[in-house]
Amino acid sequence: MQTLNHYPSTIQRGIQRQNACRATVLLRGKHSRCKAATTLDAAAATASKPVVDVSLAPHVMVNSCTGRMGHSAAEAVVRAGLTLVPFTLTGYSAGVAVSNIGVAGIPVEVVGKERRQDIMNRIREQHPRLIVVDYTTPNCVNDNAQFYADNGVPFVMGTTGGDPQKVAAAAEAAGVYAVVSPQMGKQVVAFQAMMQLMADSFPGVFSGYSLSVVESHQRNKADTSGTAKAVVQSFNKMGLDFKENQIRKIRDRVTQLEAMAVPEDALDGHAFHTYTLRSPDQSVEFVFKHNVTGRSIYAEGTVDAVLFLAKKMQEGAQQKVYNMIDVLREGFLR
Ligand SMILES: NC(=O)C1=CN([C@@H]2O[C@H](COP(=O)(O)OP(=O)(O)OC[C@H]3O[C@@H](n4cnc5c(N)ncnc54)[C@H](OP(=O)(O)O)[C@@H]3O)[C@@H](O)[C@H]2O)C=CC1
Ligand SMILES: O=C(O)C1=N[C@H](C(=O)O)C[C@H](O)C1
Repeated sequence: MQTLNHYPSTIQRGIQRQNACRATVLLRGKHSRCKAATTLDAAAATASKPVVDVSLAPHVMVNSCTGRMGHSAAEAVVRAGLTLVPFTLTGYSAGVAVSNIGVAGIPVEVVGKERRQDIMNRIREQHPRLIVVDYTTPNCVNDNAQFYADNGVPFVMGTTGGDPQKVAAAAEAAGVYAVVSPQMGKQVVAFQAMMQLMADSFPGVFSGYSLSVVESHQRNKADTSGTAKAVVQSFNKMGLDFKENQIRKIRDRVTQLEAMAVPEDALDGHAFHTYTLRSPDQSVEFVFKHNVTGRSIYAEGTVDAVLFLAKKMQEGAQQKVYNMIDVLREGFLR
């Protein structure tokens, strides 16, 4: 019999999580089922904001539940009382990956690329109100976006890296509804929007200033922070001349603990960003900072994005592709 060590590390994490999830379900017993069934109604009743018709609630496929962010987002989907489609894509081929992973006690079948079209055909038949959420890797983000677009499936793209313009263009060309955003944490998105507003209102206001951008993330984050890249675009409109490759990327544990003050238990999941602006004579300094530990802020924002898309689909909105600032502006904040 194969031991856990024979599986790739992300699959091992998934199996471990599956066991943890089972334990949670056993502990919660009846209450967890009640909560799942009623959360959406409760959200609709308490919120004074637009909420989708519950009878038309979307069914959500999350790719990939084997990853850290995908798993967290899938759990948030279940917590919100939405239907989680019991399939998830993986970068591995059949025979290497385990066949199932658990999300909040729901068995989710892991699907390699060779089967993805067959499974997608089945899912579309069984879940006509399908919305896909993607948290995968920079090297497959464009291929995945094209796959969803080719299948006419609306999607929320949280994956960073790759070419985000092409992601949006794929959805646009296929006429598929999509939210594309490197940042799903609503409060961080509000900060991002504030920087955009400042740039639009006061272009060139920081001319002559210098900028330093430092971002720290868990060791195996492959790309430079997509959020930092987006914020840098606003600073450049404010008069700076800062290149993406000047963003300082911290991935080593010692610097994270000692220089960035990342809590030890957040080394595997954190996003610390600091933007420092200094006047030419060094007499003025601005520091903007957003430090996040864990992933719940993004997972909950993802559900907001899903509900927002569902609403746009119900309305038959003309605009197809959105970002998280659009979601915030329409008040989709549960
Ligand atoms: N927008 C936002 O707010 C946020 C965005 N992110 C972004 O989300 C992405 C994922 O981050 P994170 O979860 O930490 O990374 P992980 O490495 O934990 O997960 C990535 C997952 O992608 C899967 N994967 C790889 N290739 C494919 C493929 N071809 N098809 C389907 N799945 C595939 C891998 O599964 P397997 O190993 O089985 O192949 C892996 O489990 C990153 O780009 C990150 O920047 C993260 C947090 C917030
Ligand atoms: O990989 C992450 O963790 C994160 N990725 C996003 C990014 O690249 O900006 C958002 C957040 O920083 C967490």
